[in-house]
Amino acid sequence: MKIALLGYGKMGKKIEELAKQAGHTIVYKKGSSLEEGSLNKADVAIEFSVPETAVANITRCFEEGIPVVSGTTGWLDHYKKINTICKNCNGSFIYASNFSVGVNLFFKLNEFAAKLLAPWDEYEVSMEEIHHIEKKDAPSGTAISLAEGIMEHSNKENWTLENPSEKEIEITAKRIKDVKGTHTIMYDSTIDCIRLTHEAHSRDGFAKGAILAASWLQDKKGIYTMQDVLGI
Ligand SMILES: NC(=O)C1=CN([C@@H]2O[C@H](COP(=O)(O)OP(=O)(O)OC[C@H]3O[C@@H](n4cnc5c(N)ncnc54)[C@H](OP(=O)(O)O)[C@@H]3O)[C@@H](O)[C@H]2O)C=CC1
Ligand SMILES: O=C(O)C1=N[C@H](C(=O)O)C[C@H](O)C1
Repeated sequence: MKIALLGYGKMGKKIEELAKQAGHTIVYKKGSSLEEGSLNKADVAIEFSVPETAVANITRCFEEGIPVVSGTTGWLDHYKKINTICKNCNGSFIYASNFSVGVNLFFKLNEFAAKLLAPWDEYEVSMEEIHHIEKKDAPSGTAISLAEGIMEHSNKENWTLENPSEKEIEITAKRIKDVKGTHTIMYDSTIDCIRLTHEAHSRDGFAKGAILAASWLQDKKGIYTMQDVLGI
C-alpha cells in the first residue's frame, strides 16, 4: 500500500516506522500545508495533524479521490460538514478518536458498564484522562468518545471540565511528561468506587490501528468507523 502521511509529528513518524516494517511505502510526508501533487502517488492518506489543518487536509483528499483515515482530534465541530463533502465527492473516510484495538474494546466495556450502572443512583460517574504535556486539546478525543458512550446509556446529557451539574459528566484532564494516554472511568459511591482504566504503554497501538484502517478502507467508498474495521 502506498501511503501519504498528512502530519509528520509523533504519530506520523510512528506510522512511518510500523508501515515500512509491514512492507508498505510512504510516498509523501509533510507536517504543514500540502504541496501540489502531494497525493498523486498515494493509494490512501493517513492524517494525524492539528485541529486547525485537519479539515483542509481531509477535504483535499476527498477532492483528489484519495481514501483518508484521520486520527486528529479537536476538529469535530466540523464533522457534519466533512461528512457532506465526503458524500458529495463519493469519497472514503474513517475518523476515530483512538485507533488502538484496546481502546475500541474499552469503548464497548464502557457502554456495558454504563448500562449496568444506570439504575444504581448511588454511583456518580466521572472520568480522568492523562496525556503528555505537548497535547494541544483537552479533554482528549478519546475521553469525549467515552463520555458519549456513557450519555447513550444514562441520564447524563453532556460532559464538562469543571463544576458539573447533575446531568453532566466531569472530565479531569491532566498533562504529565511522556504519558502516552491513560483514560479512567470512575463510578464512585459513599461505600466504594469502581474504576475502569485503559493505559497506552506506547503509540504503537494507535499507529497499528490506523494502518489497519487504511488497508481496510482503500478499496471502499463511504464513511466508516473503527468498529466497522474491527467488526465489533
Ligand atoms: N486517533 C488516535 O488514535 C490518535 C490521535 N492523536 C491525535 O493526532 C494528532 C497529532 O498527534 P501527534 O502526532 O502526537 O502531534 P504532533 O504535534 O507531534 O504532530 C502534529 C503534526 O501536525 C503538523 N502541524 C502543526 N501545526 C500545524 C499547522 N498550523 N498547520 C499544519 N500542520 C501543522 C506538525 O507539523 P510540523 O512538525 O511541521 O510542526 C506535525 O507534523 C493530535 O490531534 C492527537 O490528539 C494522537 C494519537 C492517537
Ligand atoms: O494526543 C495524543 O497523544 C492522543 N490523542 C488521542 C485523543 O485525543 O484521545 C488519542 C490518544 O489518547 C493519544
